Amino acid sequence: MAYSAKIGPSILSSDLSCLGSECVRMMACGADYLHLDVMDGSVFSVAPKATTLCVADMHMMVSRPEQWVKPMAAAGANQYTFHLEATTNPGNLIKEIKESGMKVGLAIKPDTTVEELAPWANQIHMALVMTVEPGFGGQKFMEDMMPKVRWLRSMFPSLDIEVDGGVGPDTIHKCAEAGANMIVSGSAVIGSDDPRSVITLLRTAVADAIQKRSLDR
Ligand SMILES: O=C(CO)[C@H](O)[C@H](O)COP(=O)(O)O
Ligand SMILES: [Fe+2]
Repeated sequence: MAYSAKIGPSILSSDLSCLGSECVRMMACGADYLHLDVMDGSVFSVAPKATTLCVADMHMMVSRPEQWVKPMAAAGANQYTFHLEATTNPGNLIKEIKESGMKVGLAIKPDTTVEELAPWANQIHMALVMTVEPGFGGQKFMEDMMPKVRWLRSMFPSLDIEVDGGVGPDTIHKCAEAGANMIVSGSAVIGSDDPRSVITLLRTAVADAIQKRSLDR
């Protein structure tokens, strides 16, 4: 089993006026990577100091995601996650991202079926199943997205599968059981008095589910 439990705090929920130090704080609390949300109209620059210290997963909730590939690579991003709904040529964009030296993440919104993502699954590093409508942090987790995760895990046993939106201590077990291994958590981690403990709890839930799945095989 090639995948492992990874926890990526969503920096969208932090104080954006001190983005760099928030990134450093989350890494010091045990984050495996940082999930940086980028939206049309509120694109923020990746703090160079932070990206030298961490793995940066850029969640590009933008129209024409093609236009940001080179700038994000130059800013030090490690993974470029775009929305299937935002492009007419996913194959070309996947190629461009790889040529820029970044890993490829492919995201689907709640109304997009997982069958639409499937043709690209063998060309990408990670599939992101949105568990809220993209837009802002602090929304309610959509449990009805879990069949998508379960289906992807059964079809692509080695793929990194990420969930994003409303994930925290109350919802992690559903994500972990369904087969997600990359966990984005914004308000539950950043808003906690003890982010380290929340990160550890989330990682343990996912690691336990991975172990159980390997024993069941
Ligand atoms: O992509 C996002 C919103 O569109 C964010 O990553 C997400 O909302 C994380 O925040 P929270 O865990 O509070 O839901
Ligand atoms: Fe996100």
